Amino acid sequence: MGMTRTLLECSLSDKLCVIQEKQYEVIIVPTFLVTIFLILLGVILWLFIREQRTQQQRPGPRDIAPVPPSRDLSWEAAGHGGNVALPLKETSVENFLGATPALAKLQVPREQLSEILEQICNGSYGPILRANMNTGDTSKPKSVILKALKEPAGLHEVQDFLGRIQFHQYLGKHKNLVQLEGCCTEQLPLYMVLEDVAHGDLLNFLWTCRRDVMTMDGLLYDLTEKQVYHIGKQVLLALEFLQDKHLFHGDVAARNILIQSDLTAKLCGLGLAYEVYTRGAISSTQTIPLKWLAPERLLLRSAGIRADVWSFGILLYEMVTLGAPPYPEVPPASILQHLQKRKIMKRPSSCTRTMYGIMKSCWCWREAGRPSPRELRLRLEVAIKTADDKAVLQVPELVVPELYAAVAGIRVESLFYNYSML
Ligand SMILES: Nc1ncnc2c1ncn2[C@@H]1O[C@H](COP(=O)(O)OP(=O)(O)OP(=O)(O)O)[C@@H](O)[C@H]1O
Repeated sequence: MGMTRTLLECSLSDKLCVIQEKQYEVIIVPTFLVTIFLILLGVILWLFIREQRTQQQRPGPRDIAPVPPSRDLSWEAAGHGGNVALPLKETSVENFLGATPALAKLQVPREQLSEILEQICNGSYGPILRANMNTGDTSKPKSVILKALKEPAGLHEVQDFLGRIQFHQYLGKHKNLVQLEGCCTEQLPLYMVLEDVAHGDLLNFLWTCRRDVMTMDGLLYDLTEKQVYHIGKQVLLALEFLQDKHLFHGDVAARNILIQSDLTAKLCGLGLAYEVYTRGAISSTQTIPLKWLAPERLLLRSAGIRADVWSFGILLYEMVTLGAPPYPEVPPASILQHLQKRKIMKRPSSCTRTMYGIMKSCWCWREAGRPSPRELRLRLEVAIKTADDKAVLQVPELVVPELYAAVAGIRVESLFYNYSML
């Protein structure tokens, strides 16, 4: 022990002297340890803050849904594709448009978009239009879909719109997702150019199957159990693709599936998947019809791909009933209370027990109790082998879209229907 002793004020005649002992270790060692501890703490804190910052700035996807759906981060804080988040005040829309080199390769010269053929509907960002695009061969213009950004648009809306185009680019190609063809974003008006899935959405297809229509433009308006599985399987492939990218769709429903004449199904309405991509969660449920949502979404808890699996069960119900609104006897606003009583939809008369078994597995209250998209697809692949390919599904009652919208809890304007015009 390093101890020093000091004799304090003693004379030779003193019998008793005060000796001061200095134990340096008692002072130095703890001080040293505390200093080391503080330095280590500082380093750990610094590393933690640095990691947080890099996570916020990373442009790619993050693990889904760690935050509740109501959490709302600012667009800039979320990184949002990395290179398009500019401070609002420092730039005008025009300057900003010139500063998005990430989209340069996707630009379609405006003069190639020869004529607007029709407005399909009003999408979440603005009008959705069908147009002809010149491909070089003037005798064969190609029909495309233009999603336009409504004007006037603020910088935030422009940023968001460009971010969505980049998101499509990031997703890349998948047979069962609507394909991005390009964009026109170097000046206003802004367009996202998508492949045209000409037969429109599955809900309209299902409604038309109720009618006496046989075929239209090569599409046969008859649906068998086997075809229900066939369409379902394609939707699940699209969900698996999103899941591989740590995303989920958020609004799986017949109205968000487009159909080609060979019954190829393509998932559209990727607006919420984009929110998951940028924010890690869906920020609100206000515009999403409640009857398709899993309990955790209705309870505003964090959600993931298994919430899509719940909605997939509702989609099977939609297909097998040829587009009936889910839970017809339950008002949309009461759906949560209904589910909290552990009530699910009864088996529709047109639905086999096998298919109802699959639906019920999707409607397990606990997320972990539901199958993954892949497990579900494998079940569908087994079921398809013995499914009926002859009996055509039939529902005699025709749909009144306004009534449907009220029962389903959907804004009627958001339903694109050419159904009533047939
Ligand atoms: N590529 C397409 N081909 C044919 N019709 C399409 C296409 N894309 C969209 N539509 C039509 O427009 C409707 C709305 O599309 P979609 O849900 O993708 O747009 P949105 O309202 O902008 O949604 P989101 O913000 O979720 O992307 C579809 O139901 C469909 O009728």
